[in-house]
Amino acid sequence: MTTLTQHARRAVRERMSSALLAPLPSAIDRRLLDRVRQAPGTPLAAPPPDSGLSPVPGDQGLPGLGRTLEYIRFGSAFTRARFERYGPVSWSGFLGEQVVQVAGPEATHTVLTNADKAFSQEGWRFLIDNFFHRGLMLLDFDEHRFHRRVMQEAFTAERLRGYTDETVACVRETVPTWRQDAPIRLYPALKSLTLDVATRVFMNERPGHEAEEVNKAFVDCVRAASSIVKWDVPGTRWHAGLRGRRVLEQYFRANVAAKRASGGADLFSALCQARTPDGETFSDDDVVNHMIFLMMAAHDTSTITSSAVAYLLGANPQWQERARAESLALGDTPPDRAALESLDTLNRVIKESLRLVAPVPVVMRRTVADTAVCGRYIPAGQLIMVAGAVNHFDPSCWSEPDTFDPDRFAEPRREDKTHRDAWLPFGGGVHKCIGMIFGSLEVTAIMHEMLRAHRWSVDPTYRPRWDNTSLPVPADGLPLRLRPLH
Ligand code: HEM
Repeated sequence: MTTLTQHARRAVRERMSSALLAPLPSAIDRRLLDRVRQAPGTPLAAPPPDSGLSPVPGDQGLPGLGRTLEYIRFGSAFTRARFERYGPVSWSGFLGEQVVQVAGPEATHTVLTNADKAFSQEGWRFLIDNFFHRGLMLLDFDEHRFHRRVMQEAFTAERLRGYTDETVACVRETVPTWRQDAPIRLYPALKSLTLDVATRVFMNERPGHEAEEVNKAFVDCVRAASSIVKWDVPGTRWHAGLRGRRVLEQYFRANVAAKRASGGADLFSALCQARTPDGETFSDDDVVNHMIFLMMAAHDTSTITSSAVAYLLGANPQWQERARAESLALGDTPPDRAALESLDTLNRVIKESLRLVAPVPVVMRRTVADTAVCGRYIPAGQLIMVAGAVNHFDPSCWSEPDTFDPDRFAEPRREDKTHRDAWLPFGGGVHKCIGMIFGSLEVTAIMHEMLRAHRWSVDPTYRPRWDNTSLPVPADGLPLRLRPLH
């Protein structure tokens, strides 16, 4: 019965998502985006007299919903269209509020460096605090600095070596077993793999009843965080997410004492043992909150990146062969961090993929004081969306920005160095991703094993459609046909 209900709910959800993302002739999509480019602009808030500042231009879109549906359908194509229409700072209706979009290298730099401390993480708390309460990304200013300093102790070179070895072992057990006799949906396969990696590397758990319970609770939290219906009513995603959060809290709290005593090499133990040179440590509550957030931060982002890299290698077989040659040349020894980082072609492909399909295309803030960006006045209390992925297509930084061209990251071209904020997949400023190195190593390890075990291609006419309801995921699960190497 439960399974039937679950199937029915999933079908409704998938149908809603399919309705919003239904493939339409490209001329219609172009026309929908042109409507964004041609919207009549109105000012957001009047700047103080004599300030020399201009108001933020923009438009509401639909009453209430604003431009939420266009964002879900078009993602970065939508934020780029806003940038073309209004420039680096603009506003629109979004999830029942007005949001100011900040895009382009200069404007994103102002917000991310946050010199006047006007931008807080309240923009994230507004969206996900119920499920990821007091995760590092949701903390602000002095408190954030303290927690970041302690957490850094769980990401030292020595710690990363242990996480990488475990990741490689887990990936090597799974990737070669993917079937080659029928098409597979790669995205769910990768999601299950990165969840296994997180369970093993972060908690040193092996598959079993408890690991399954934790994984389910965690998936419920992630789903709930992108739920449009925010009512705690049985049967809703929100309700399941709140239950999931309680299960995760109980699990981590029940294990924290044993982890403190264990001296283990997993991330959970590392957070328990973390101590700065000044003797600062995490409380049990801190460890619980950070673990729940870290699982989310690490899991979805790596899955999306691996999916996008697999698609791009499938669509560009010459690059797949080039990357494979380097992977095969490494031999059968499980690669360590240095070996993974020596795979030049694959690493460039991953960087190019992070540019074209940024897994975190926007980061959220809220102003805590009146401020200005690029001469536009923004009042206190304003929700802000920093659309870093727009920078990834800025023609002043990148040649032919819509073309897949991994060598743009090679010397002497290094187009990513044309501006400090040209390439922002991991964000910038004090909240820049703390898992950047581990996340990159995990994706490299997955793709390395895929290249060693399988050859794949995608139909030349196939274009993945990305569902931007939360982070961008392939709406059709990314169907692929894996074949043997020989
Ligand atoms: C390809 C993989 C990843 C991408 C693209 C990515 C992207 C990002 C971005 C854009 C931010 C900045 C958020 C902001 O400014 O508000 C961020 C923050 C963060 N990420 Fe990642 N991430 C990835 C993997 C990981 C992994 C593997 C971990 C943990 C093991 C992780 C942990 C975090 C944490 C804790 C923060 C908050 C940092 C802070 O506020 O100081 N991420 N990530």
